[in-house]
Amino acid sequence: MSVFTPLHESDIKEFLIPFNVGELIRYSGIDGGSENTNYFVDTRDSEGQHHSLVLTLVERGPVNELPFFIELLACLHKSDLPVPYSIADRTGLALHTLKDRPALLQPRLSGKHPDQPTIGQCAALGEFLAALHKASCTGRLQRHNDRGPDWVLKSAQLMLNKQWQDDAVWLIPALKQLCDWYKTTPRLPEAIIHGDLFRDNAMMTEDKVTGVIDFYNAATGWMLMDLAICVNDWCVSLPGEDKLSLDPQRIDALLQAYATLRPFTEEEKSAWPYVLQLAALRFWVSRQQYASQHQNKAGVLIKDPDYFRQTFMLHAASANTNLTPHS
Ligand SMILES: Nc1ncnc2c1ncn2[C@@H]1O[C@H](COP(=O)(O)OP(=O)(O)OP(=O)(O)O)[C@@H](O)[C@H]1O
Ligand SMILES: N[C@@H](CCO)C(=O)O
Repeated sequence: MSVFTPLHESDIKEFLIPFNVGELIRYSGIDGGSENTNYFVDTRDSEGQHHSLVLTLVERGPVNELPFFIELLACLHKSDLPVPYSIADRTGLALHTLKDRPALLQPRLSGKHPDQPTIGQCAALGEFLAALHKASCTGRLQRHNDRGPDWVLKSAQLMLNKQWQDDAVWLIPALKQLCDWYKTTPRLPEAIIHGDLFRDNAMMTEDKVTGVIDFYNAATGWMLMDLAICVNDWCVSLPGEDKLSLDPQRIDALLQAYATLRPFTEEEKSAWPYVLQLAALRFWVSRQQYASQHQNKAGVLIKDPDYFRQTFMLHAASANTNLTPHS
């Protein structure tokens, strides 16, 4: 479900008045997505130009921090990255209100979510991530990462004491090993990271990234964490393969393409096996929390926590993985 606040034609027409996008031609609610209300909106201006747009009502999430996200996306757009920047109205205002909710108008990005990513698509993702991390805006914008390693390790410990007791035998030593590594205070280079770049937040046309959406987890963090999050979703076994496994070819393509633009430091190379674990644990925790909070609620898409339990177990078991990033 992704229309939490239904809109009528007259609501959208009125909303569009201050913008330079012309008249409404058609609109439709977007299926998929679980946080916000999204509508595709098509308009035509007085010169006959067609505009394909997305209207978002922000329903939950870090509403008070919208100015940060608007500024970040404006800056990434200036760096030529295909992101849903907020279109400003004739007075320069990007953040509007509709039905008592913050409302944003963005360009509709082309392409499809890559369900079964190819090696070429993983390489394109690597290039996109490097460009994102190197974009000049990430030097001046900062945001605290409330899903960073401290939160992950603390929350995992709480989960272990409650819902994850059945996993205690292997989980206790695995968490201890990870905590011991984290106590060495690894100094990994930081930037503004996306933090949630799963396949359903990317759009591609063949081997080209044509859009990356949903920046609401973007924050200051280890750049390596973005790579690990992507590896855990983009470079694993495809549907039909019953056992979870990593695909070294897709991982290699992603990491090599990234490192061509931003070579890894020596500390990043040795941290990689642990960051892969942290990235898996981060989503095991957040999916488990979401599943517990939304148990038996109709219309809520619960993503499977067990996928990340298995991913974490796989990484913990091969902590001396040879999937070291290339320089
Ligand atoms: N700017 C855009 N261009 C094209 N399609 C978009 C755009 N924004 C959103 N979409 C489509 O709408 C769907 C839902 O959007 P989104 O993922 O942002 O929903 P959400 O409810 O805010 O977040 P989520 O469920 O991922 O937490 C996306 O999967 C995508 O297909
Ligand atoms: N991408 C996340 C959900 C949104 O943060 C997940 O798959 O668990």
